[in-house]
Amino acid sequence: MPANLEHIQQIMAEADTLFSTEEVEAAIDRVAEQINQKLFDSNPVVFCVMNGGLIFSGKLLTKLTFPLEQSYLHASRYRNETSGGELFWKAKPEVSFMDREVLIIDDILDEGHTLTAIVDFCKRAGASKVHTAVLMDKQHERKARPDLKADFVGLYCEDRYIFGYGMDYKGYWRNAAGIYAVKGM
Ligand SMILES: O=P(O)(O)OC[C@H]1O[C@H](OP(=O)(O)OP(=O)(O)O)[C@H](O)[C@@H]1O
Ligand SMILES: Nc1nc2[nH]cnc2c(=O)[nH]1
Repeated sequence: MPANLEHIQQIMAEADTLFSTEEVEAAIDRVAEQINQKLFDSNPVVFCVMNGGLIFSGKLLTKLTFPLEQSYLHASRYRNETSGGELFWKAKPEVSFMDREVLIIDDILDEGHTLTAIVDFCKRAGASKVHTAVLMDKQHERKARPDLKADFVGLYCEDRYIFGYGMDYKGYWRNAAGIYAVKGM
């Protein structure tokens, strides 16, 4: 086995489980219920933020019971690293935002620079309202703004580097069916 994959296997073997599959699925159900109540008559465009938002978006979308359009965008400031840098657009949205309500779905609100930049972009592009949903909100004092919050939050986690349910460790383990924290990080 290549040395890199041994390291990736070791990360999983030594990781701490923060939330089980059942706990994450229950959180997704709760978020879906809240979104169904709030956005049922808003005809929104729902954007998955790739790559991390893929699994949360996919699971959440099947539980939304009202008409919506779905698309994706790809902005990253981590690029498979474990600490963030400048925001880099890999794919800008193709759907028109003009006078539309928008729901942005991402995996994690950490410092919040990514979500803030995406929300600003949507507003500048003419969205009438921008809603945000994240699976995880990481608890610490380093938010891009002190009052920064997503409108819909699945679970709150401690200030550690986490992976699973779309979130990666060096590009791996987005497929892990639970939320895990890297040992020592
Ligand atoms: O709140 P922040 O500190 O800005 O971090 C959160 C962002 O970081 C991750 O994306 P990443 O740039 O790693 O890209 P990925 O989705 O392809 O993993 C995650 O998916 C969020 O979009
Ligand atoms: N996978 C992953 N991506 C992140 N982006 C910002 N914080 C995190 C984190 O804890 N895990």
